[in-house]
Amino acid sequence: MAFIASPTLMRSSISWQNMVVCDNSCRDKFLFRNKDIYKGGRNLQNHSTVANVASPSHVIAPPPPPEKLPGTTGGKHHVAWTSVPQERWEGELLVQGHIPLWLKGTYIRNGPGMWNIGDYNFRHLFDGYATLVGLHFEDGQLTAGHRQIESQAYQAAKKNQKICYREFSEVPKAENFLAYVGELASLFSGSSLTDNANTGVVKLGDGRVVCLTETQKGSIVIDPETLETIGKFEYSDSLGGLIHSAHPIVTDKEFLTLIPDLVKPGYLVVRMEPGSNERNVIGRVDCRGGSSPGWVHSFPVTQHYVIVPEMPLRYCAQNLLRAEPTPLYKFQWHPESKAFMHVMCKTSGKIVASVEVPLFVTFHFINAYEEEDEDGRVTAVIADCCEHNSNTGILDKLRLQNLRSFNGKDVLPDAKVGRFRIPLDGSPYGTLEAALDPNEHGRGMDMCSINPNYLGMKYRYTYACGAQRPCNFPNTLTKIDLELKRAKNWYEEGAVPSEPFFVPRPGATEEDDGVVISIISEKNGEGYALVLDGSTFEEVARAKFPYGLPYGLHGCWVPKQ
Ligand SMILES: CC(=O)/C=C/C=C(C)/C=C/C1=C(C)CCCC1(C)C
Ligand SMILES: CC(/C=C/C=O)=C\C=C\C=O
Ligand SMILES: [Fe+2]
Repeated sequence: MAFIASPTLMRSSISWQNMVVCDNSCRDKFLFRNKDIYKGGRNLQNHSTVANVASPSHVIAPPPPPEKLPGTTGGKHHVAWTSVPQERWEGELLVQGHIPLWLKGTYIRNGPGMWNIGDYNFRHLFDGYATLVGLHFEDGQLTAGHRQIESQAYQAAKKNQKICYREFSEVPKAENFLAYVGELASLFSGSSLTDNANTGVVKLGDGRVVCLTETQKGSIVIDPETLETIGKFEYSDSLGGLIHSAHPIVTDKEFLTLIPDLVKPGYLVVRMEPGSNERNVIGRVDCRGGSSPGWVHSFPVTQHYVIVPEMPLRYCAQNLLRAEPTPLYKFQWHPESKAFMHVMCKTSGKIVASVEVPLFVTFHFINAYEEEDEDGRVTAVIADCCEHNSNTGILDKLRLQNLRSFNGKDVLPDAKVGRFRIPLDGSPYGTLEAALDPNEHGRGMDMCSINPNYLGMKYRYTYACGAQRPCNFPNTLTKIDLELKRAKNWYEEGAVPSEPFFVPRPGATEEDDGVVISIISEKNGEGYALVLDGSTFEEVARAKFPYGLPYGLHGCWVPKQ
């Protein structure tokens, strides 16, 4: 075995003697695949293959590759769309290149990484049970781990070997009509909704780390060191509502989010202080179109305003009740209801602008800022998003069957950096245009990040996933210069990179002085953590995982004090 002597590696060599996970053939295969890169690790509580659960200090071998595991997809699909093979793992990775010494802390990525329960396979990317990946950086070294979030939904599914709560597209089977009536009642009370917090993760100003999704009950506190599930984040106010934006705006000073009102169509804009679990209402926006609010997966803010998007892809009461997924899941496209952008003053809750804008489809706003004239008067708000050319087809493209069946055909719909200009002079209309030629990033655009110190301010750079065509999913990392209207792209054949997450260098004065972290799932079933220089967008380091990880969505940075 090509292990280098180090305390971690000594533990690893013990691990092979204690291995209870797989037969010799897969062990040999694993050793062969990883001997140069992987340093060591702990397989903790393998849910599907380890009979005797390992105690956290007990070191056993990494799991077999996915094709050996029951309930996984037999290794036929790209590892990005293959359920994670075990519940927990942690270990040190061998770093190729140089991780900057200033990078001290933990990058945590959340996402739906387990798409089956027993033999039942989920249908949509967004249905999977939440899988966390942690990358601890210190002194140029990297320790990694992953772990499932122990939501009620996940625990119930494991226990009963079936889906027990309503996920994004999956609905538990009603055994009979009475059960169905009970289902309807429980939908209205929210008890049947999932708490599978599989979308994002944020560090609150008080240090608590919370995983989130679109349901309010899917707010789950985790330990950033161990990725352990600590418990539900209970909102202590009585604002009610069952859903909220999956992407609150979180800074050291506040937590801002939107709560859609499905009964009297509108949105509550709410704020929570660090150290508190109580949200307070800043104000309310009434919808201007349609009989239900538009989907608000995310929203942007400027220094003084909260921007509330009203997208014509609206929540749909009938679709919420359906047992089988509809083409647009819980939503419906209402072009006749038009699209609007509302601007609310953060302190007074007053609406300072509400304009009609061209139809749009977005999951993710990138940033927003206030535009000033020569005299320093604010004349407009600029809000940027990853815009899917007002085509809802992207939701269908994220079905697992589509993601798993890439055959060389270019099927990823075009997307752009959509730039809204919202005038503050009382004009009734705003504009929406591409901020740069979308060909710069291959006409793919999603999963964006910015330098967090530029939140709500005029900014120049965004990092995102773009496209090198043909493809069926964003397959590049792109650094976009919104001033020069140029993009620089990172690409490796067959790789599926996750959201490029920007971490600024402490003390930096340049906006792009920092690193970009992404996790790559490779065509050959393997995977690695990637660190790019934020300025040059060149690779500075990579570190291979013992096995490829599934795709994940959003991350956060927890600096080490
Ligand atoms: C992963 C991601 O980006 C989105 C996840 C969305 C979810 C889990 C949405 C769940 C919902 C329900 C279970 C019922 C109510 C509507 C809605 C919020 C879409
Ligand atoms: C992964 C994704 C869209 C990719 C399209 O190009 C959207 C994810 C949304 C949820 O966080
Ligand atoms: Fe998202």
